[in-house]
This record gives sequence, structure tokens and C-alpha cells, in this order.
Amino acid sequence: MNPILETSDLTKEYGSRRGIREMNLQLYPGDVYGLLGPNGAGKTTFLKLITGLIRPDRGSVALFNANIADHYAQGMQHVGSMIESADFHDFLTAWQYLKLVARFYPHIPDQRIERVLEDVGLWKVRKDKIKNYSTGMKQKLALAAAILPEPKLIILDEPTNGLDIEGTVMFRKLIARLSEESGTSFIISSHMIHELEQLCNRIGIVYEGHLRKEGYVSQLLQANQSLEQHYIEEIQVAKGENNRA
Ligand SMILES: Nc1ncnc2c1ncn2[C@@H]1O[C@H](COP(=O)(O)OP(=O)(O)OP(=O)(O)O)[C@@H](O)[C@H]1O
Repeated sequence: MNPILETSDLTKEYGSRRGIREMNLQLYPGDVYGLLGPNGAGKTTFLKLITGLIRPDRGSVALFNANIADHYAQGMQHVGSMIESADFHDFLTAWQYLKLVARFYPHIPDQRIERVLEDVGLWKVRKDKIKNYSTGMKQKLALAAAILPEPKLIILDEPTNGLDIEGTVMFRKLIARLSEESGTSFIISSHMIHELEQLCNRIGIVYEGHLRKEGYVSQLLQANQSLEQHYIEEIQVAKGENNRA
């Protein structure tokens, strides 16, 4: 099976020498991949690189077999993403905003917009101006925009940030449904390890710009350790290595 996302030696160093180094990751159809790591580990940097929002210093990104440095539109045509807090046109309503997003795609009927607004729990407020939305409501709208064109791969950076408990449950159910019913693949960065444990089939742990450990959640849990224990253990090992260096 060909990977739908493949990064090779992906490297981006900021002036501070922080960033990510030589990250090699493959995502396969149907994968729901959780990217875990402490603050500043490099998760957002990685997600920005694979969506072409920033350019790598070295290495490459292939999406659906297209190298995005040369064939960006081709690689991104089946990808939806939500990375960092979205900027909206505040004077629009949610409905108008999604109509605007829909214009970037060949054919998205109004029924699809209705369905997505219902899915993310914004149906009742669809005619309210976005400037009156809370952070969580804006987060839901960003998620709605990401799933609108029914992409094969959805890339989400901290998607439950700002969501209340009901919103978090809605999010979890929506991801599970899209994964089960449509075979949609996901890569999700989050600090909510319990959310990821329930949602993901694979996880990767990033620390100080390196992909330290990867695994299938089912196999990791067989070792009689929770995902949290695996995570803490890996971070302790990484910190120990740093202290010795
Ligand atoms: N534009 C930038 N210029 C300089 N340094 C940056 C820039 N963006 C990120 N960094 C640094 O690169 C490192 C990785 O940041 P990144 O945002 O990718 O981490 P993260 O894992 O997403 O963190 P968090 O969980 O806090 O969102 C951090 O040390 C950060 O300070």
C-alpha cells in the first residue's frame, strides 16, 4: 500500500536552532495518527511543513504521491486542514463563510454546508456574525471548513483547544464517524492523550524536533501500559539523553 503522506528527512530550523530535524513519517489510507509532544516539541512546525504553509530547509513532503514542492495543488487537492487559530472575516455569518470556502471547490451543494454545520453543532447559530462567536465556536467553524470538501486526509492541530466538554465529545464522534464511514485519514496533534488513545490507531511522540517513537496504539496498550505511561517514559529517556550530552 502506498503512503498518502510521506516525509523524508524533513528539516526546518528557526534562527533559534529550534524546529524539527529529519522527520520521516508515513501515513497510510485509513490511519488516524496522533502526534504527541510537549510544548515547543515541533508538532505545529511539522504540520505547517506538510501543508506547505512554511518551506523546509531540507527534505521533502509527498501527499498522494505528489511532491508538494513541485505539485502543490495536486498534492493538496484531497487534504483539509486546521492549523493554529483560524482568521475569519468577522462580518460574515458561518453560513456565508462556508459558502465562500465552497467556491474554492468544483461542486459543493448547499446541502453539504447544512450537513457540516449540523455535524459541528453550529446549525442554530449559522446566521450569526462570526465576530460574536466564542473561541470554541470559531474552532468548530474551522473544523467545518476543513471537512467541507470531504477530503481524504484531514490535518488538525490541537483541534479541541477552546472546545467545551460537549464540543470535545462532538469532535471525537465526528472523527470516529468520518474514519469509519468514509475511511478518512487523519493526523492530529494534541496534548489530550486520552482523546488520542480513543481515536487513533497510531501515535508518534515528538521531542525537541525529533520523531522519537512511533507505534500502533493496540500494540502499545498490550504492554500493560497506558499511552500516558509510554509517553512519560519516552520523554524521561529523551531528557536523560540530553542531560548526558
Ligand atoms: N516562526 C518561528 N520563529 C522562531 N522559532 C519558532 C517559530 N515557530 C516556532 N518556533 C520554535 O520552534 C519550536 C517548535 O515550535 P512548534 O510551534 O512547532 O511546537 P509545538 O510542538 O507545536 O508546541 P505547542 O504544543 O506548544 O503548540 C519552539 O521552540 C518554538 O519556539
